[in-house]
Amino acid sequence: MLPRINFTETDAYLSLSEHFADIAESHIHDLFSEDPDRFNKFSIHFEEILLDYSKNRINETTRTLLVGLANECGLKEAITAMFSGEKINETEGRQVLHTALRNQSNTPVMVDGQDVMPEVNRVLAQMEQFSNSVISGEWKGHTGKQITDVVNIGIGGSDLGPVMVTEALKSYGTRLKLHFVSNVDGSHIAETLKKTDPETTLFLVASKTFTTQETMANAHTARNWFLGHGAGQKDIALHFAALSTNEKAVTEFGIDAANMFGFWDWVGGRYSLWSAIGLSICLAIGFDNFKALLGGAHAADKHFQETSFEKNAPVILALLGIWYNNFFAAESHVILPYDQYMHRFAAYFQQGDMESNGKSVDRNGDHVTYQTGPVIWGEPGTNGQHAFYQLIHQGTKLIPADFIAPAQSHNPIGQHHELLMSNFFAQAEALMNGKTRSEVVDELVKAGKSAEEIASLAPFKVFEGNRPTNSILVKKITPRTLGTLIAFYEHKIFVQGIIWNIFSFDQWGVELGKQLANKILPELKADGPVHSHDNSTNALINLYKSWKA
Ligand SMILES: O=P(O)(O)OC[C@H]1O[C@@](O)(CO)[C@@H](O)[C@@H]1O
Repeated sequence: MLPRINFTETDAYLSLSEHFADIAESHIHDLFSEDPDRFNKFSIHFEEILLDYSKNRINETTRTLLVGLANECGLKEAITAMFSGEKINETEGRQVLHTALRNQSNTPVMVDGQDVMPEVNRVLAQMEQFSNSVISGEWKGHTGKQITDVVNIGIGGSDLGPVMVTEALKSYGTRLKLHFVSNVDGSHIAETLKKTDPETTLFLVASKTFTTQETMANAHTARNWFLGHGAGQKDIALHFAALSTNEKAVTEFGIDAANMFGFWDWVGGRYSLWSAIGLSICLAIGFDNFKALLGGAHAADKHFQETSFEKNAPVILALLGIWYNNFFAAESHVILPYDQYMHRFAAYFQQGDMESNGKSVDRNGDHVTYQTGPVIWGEPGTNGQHAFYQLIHQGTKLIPADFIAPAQSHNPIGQHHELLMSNFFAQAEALMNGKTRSEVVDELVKAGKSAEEIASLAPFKVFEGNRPTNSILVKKITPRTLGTLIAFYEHKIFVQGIIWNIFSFDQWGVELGKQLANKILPELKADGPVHSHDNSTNALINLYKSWKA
């Protein structure tokens, strides 16, 4: 069982609160002036990834106290509990073992007295054999043609991870064209089916539960489309596969059990890209690259388990997040990958982080008295600079930022990468240093502005700076480095949940909306006006019914 500790009642929290009063007045720029070795003290080098967290509003005392907080909250025991298969997902009575999916050391992982690694490896072998067969063209459709297109039908954790990884690793692409359908909005599947040929398309129905409304609606539409183009029921086996834990529902849908790639309840949906849900990744980049992705994550797992907290990348990222969330009252955290291929990285961690730590009841069942999970958002650089950086630089909100960039581009065209990287370095520097009023005045004087113009303009051109950032420099975004990066963020989320004394691996909050939608659905189909809701919902539904085609 996970510890039940209210972190605001720990000695470390008290010390941090007192320390906050001192450090909050410090400017990061001055912290650098005071210590020329600051970068070395506040950076972590792991394989081909550097985490530079020196541009944060911390000093060595801050770090010591934050690590002390982690220790007082039982983080070490919690890490051991997770990796050893304790049922730390207590409200669902499940283990949390997405780490077993990438356990390339093959050390036994016991679930209910049984080592799960043989099963994990069996499914991996099935994924390898299947993806090799489809990619090589050996696997043929019902008219004897090779598969050219793969459509992954899934949502949330059955979509976001595969999308993010296949986009981030597009440079490793196979000959197959990948499509992802997630939204129940008919436009999503309609636009995809326009682009695909039923004779050469393979559908992956990705759903842990195989009950999710959106996914089942899209899967049925795909099946009807397929059968409506000259294929028979028997041909489904050549064009549909299922990625799920629910074999009964899969076979009821009409997918052959031989075409099912299973996984287990101890894999959370938002942590499932490493499982059979990653079959679309195997088809997109090849099994060997999928294996390298797993290897990167496994290396991160070992780092997380074996490294002292002050040198532990996920732990440091987590503690910095708590420092801003719970002491500086920052409400969001922005992830800024300076890599267009990584354009879905922040979106992936919107689910990963907010569905894990968007909780307000602690592990005792009591309402928390402090802030928990932040809002996660972000866009690739440099595009964000032309959208929301005004607010990050000069707004009233403190928004801690993670800047991520590869030293090597997969597309070294002209000076594009140098232009991208110059912005990557400059933005973090600007957020830290800002621009003082005297610097602004000097610039305006040099620009020939009058004293009056300077007096009126200067206030708007001052940058406070002191805005914290982490810089994550990756030698190159490869399957291995991406795997490590994703796992670092997963473990960051875990650490924060442990310290906030919440359960990070259930998601009861997604149920109410679904329940109400299931009640409304028949009302939309029935004749006549509805009266069963509040007068806003009644009015909206009735206007919809009067307007709908
Ligand atoms: O994989 P499935 O069972 O279809 O669930 C899809 C998604 O739905 C949820 O919102 C849970 O209902 C996410 O947690 C999950 O990733």
